[in-house]
Amino acid sequence: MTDQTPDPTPDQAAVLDYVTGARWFGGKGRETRGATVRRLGAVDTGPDGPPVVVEVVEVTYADGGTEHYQVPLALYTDAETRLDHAFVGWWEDPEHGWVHGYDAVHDRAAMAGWLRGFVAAREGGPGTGGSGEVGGLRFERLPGHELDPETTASVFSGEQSNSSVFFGEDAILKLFRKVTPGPNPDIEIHRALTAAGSEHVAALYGWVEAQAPGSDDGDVLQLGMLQQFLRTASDGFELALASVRNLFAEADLHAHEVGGDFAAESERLGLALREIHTALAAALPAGAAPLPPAELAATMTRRLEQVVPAVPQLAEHEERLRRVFDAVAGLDEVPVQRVHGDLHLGQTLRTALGWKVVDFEGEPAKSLAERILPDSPWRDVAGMLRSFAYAPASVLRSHGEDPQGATQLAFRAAEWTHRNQNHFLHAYAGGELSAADRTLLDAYTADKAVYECLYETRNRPSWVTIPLAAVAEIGATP
Ligand SMILES: Nc1ncnc2c1ncn2[C@@H]1O[C@H](COP(=O)(O)OP(=O)(O)O)[C@@H](O)[C@H]1O
Ligand SMILES: O=P(O)(O)O[C@H]1O[C@H](CO)[C@@H](O[C@H]2O[C@H](CO)[C@@H](O)[C@H](O)[C@H]2O)[C@H](O)[C@H]1O
Repeated sequence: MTDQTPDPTPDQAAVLDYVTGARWFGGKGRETRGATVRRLGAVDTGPDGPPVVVEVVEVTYADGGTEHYQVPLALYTDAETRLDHAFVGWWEDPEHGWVHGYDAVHDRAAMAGWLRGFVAAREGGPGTGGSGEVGGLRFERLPGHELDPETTASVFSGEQSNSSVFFGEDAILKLFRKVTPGPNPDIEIHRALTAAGSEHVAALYGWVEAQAPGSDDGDVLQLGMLQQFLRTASDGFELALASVRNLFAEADLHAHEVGGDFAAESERLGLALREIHTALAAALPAGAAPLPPAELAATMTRRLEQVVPAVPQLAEHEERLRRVFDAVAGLDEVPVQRVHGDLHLGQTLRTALGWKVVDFEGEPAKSLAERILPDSPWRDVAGMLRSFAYAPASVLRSHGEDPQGATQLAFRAAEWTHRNQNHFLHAYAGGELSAADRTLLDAYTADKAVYECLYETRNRPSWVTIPLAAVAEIGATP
């Protein structure tokens, strides 16, 4: 095929199957009614690449709601067996009849088109930024970094909420899957922190966007974000797991006595988060009044009430959780600013130059409007505290042990958790917490555990014992 912009009629049922079966599908647990596929644009892959189109799939739910997912497709007349795992469905092409549609993210020849788009989006010589329109997509590029046009694309194999592709060791492109008109917070925050010179994020290089289908008032869908590839990065959650395994291998030693002690890293993470929050408050002034505490308490309670029917094991803990949220209502105002919103160890990367934080999109299940709302920085702190509990709990799982068990291993897991939580928190706060801050932090931690109960039930049901164990302890002791 040579035509770069075919206009095929997609096989809607097959697309719905593909989208709902993907790890990045956010509507798990909701009954779907159907899918409508709309064309956003086409990507120019050059003379040797396949035709590539970018579709947005509107998923309709039985509850009346809709969501939109980005599905870029590489179209081939003949079957490409190397892409069998990424087959989405048949597309009818006016010129070639029925062709095979594959998720383009898995096809390096297709992804080369995005790199071409960014490379071309330059106004002047090396290091300049600019923008370029190709096939209905707009590529925006910030000045500073000169992209390497010779790199090849490879897909990130981790199970994620979006899809990431590396261009050699030069840049990483994250294609957002669930898309909503309006500014994407990951791009907005990376842009602000890059401009502020933050040492704790990967620099933003550019983004790609398109006009939202059916919108004539200029609504834009931000589709992807190009940023610095952190070559020396190790995943924070993996590093924490290694530290826990190291502790478990030394039966007679305490956490502070083993070589793999993580406390110094937890401390650095606390300092990094404090710097990120300070930079965010300055770069993106929230312009919002402090949150009325009663409203915050009500929001947390409402989430609990929504989660209990989906996670019935939570019901026995409901009263205690409500009390933790009610305590917030008695506070004075709650200062807010832009925050990460879904921080955990898996969103931190340890590089040779220190800790970096990724993925500023907020909780994947929330609407865009909710995800960009200013919030208390304690939400991010709470996310990290929960993660310091998750790491040993998941190692216990792999030993076949219950996170709530009373074994020696479970005792040592708790010791690891408390040690790292304390070092992180102390570094973040720079001292003791006031009673009001402690009340808020406890509530955010409980709220995060409730969220995790739902997240695990929908995505990794056998992991739900981890947040349930946490919930069982919250508010249980004075
Ligand atoms: N700039 C980067 N350099 C290297 N690896 C990265 C970079 N950004 C993210 N990653 C890796 O890709 C993974 C997915 O990124 P993330 O932004 O969390 O995507 P998602 O929204 O799909 O969860 C991260 O856990 C990390 O391992
Ligand atoms: O990284 P995402 O934005 O996709 O975040 C979602 O998935 C996370 C799991 O990958 C989930 O995090 C939970 O599990 C982690 C271990 O795998 C643990 O470190 C976190 O503390 C725990 O919350 C996250 O909640 C979810 O939004």
